[in-house]
Amino acid sequence: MSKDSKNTAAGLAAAAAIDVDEITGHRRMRRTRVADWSRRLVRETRLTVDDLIWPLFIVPGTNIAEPIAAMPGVNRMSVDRAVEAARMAADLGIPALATFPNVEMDKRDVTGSHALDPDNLINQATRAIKQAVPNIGIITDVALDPFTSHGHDGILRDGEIINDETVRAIAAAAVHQADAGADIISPSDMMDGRIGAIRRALDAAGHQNVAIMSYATKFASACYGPYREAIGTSGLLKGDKRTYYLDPSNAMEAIRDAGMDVEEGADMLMVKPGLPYLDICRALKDTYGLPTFAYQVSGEYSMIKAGHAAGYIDGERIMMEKLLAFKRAGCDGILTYFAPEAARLIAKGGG
Ligand SMILES: NCc1[nH]cc(CCC(=O)O)c1CC(=O)O
Repeated sequence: MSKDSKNTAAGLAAAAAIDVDEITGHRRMRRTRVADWSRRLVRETRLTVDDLIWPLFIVPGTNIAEPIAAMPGVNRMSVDRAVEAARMAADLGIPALATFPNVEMDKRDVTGSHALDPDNLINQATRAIKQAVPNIGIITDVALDPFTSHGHDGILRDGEIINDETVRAIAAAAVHQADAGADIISPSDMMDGRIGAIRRALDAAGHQNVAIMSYATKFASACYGPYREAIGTSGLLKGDKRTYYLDPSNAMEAIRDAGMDVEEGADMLMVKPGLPYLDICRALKDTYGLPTFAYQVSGEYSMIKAGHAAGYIDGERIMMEKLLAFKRAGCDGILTYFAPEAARLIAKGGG
């Protein structure tokens, strides 16, 4: 018998004689997993309809619901159709909507001045939805990118995004959005000082009860592509947003950046994109204890849809698993294009 086979024989004898209780000390993790009832009993995290925020894309016109090629199942809707969608969302129990406009190209300019029009598309949508469906929360994005001719979130001069001028424009746009009835203002531009500026402007306008959900940590990500198609900025954008969005490499910087937003008066924090940044979700929740949200962005949505359509994955189960992961990572809710689909599944007892 060679030495190797002698060792093998000893290993096999040891394997046959193993006393697992001696290893685990009679502790068995599987005891609570034995049945559905016991798994339910020890479940730590649950996804409920209260966790869902539904982003809507608004276009000018009436009776329009046009598919977005890069986001199967998602439509751009005219205000009247968005009102119907809001009613459906409220009936499903979804607490809030987040609105994003796709405005006509001739309304876009270098400074994004149409963002400051009290009657622009986003403000029209807010008024109409508030009037028809008063009990659903409305979260408005105040970045300039839907209104700029270059697709950047700020005022662009000599190839540079001008921080302070952008902050003043965003604060003014936020006042108009609150006047129109927005409940939560959500700046997604990552300029420095914008939270404090928006808070001051809102308070001066008598909007003390309008909250701010900061896109506190928004990363320069490749996951936003389908969204840019949805709001019509993909063909406009030159260069990238790395001079103002966070570097995906930096977690400590993200925590410091969110800290400034907390000091400046943010009521809620958001992490964007979602799943690749669960570490940031957990860090912000543990560090600041504020209501914390994740934005499962367009690219994350479309990847699941595409994988499902190709037959590679079970899209529905993956949707629920990923939404649950945000809760486990400490999030209080998720902005997700899946909101109605997930709400229906939860209502049926699925998930
Ligand atoms: N203010 C920009 C903005 N607002 C919402 C998204 C992305 C949302 C998504 O991908 O679902 C972005 C990112 C961008 O275009 O750079």
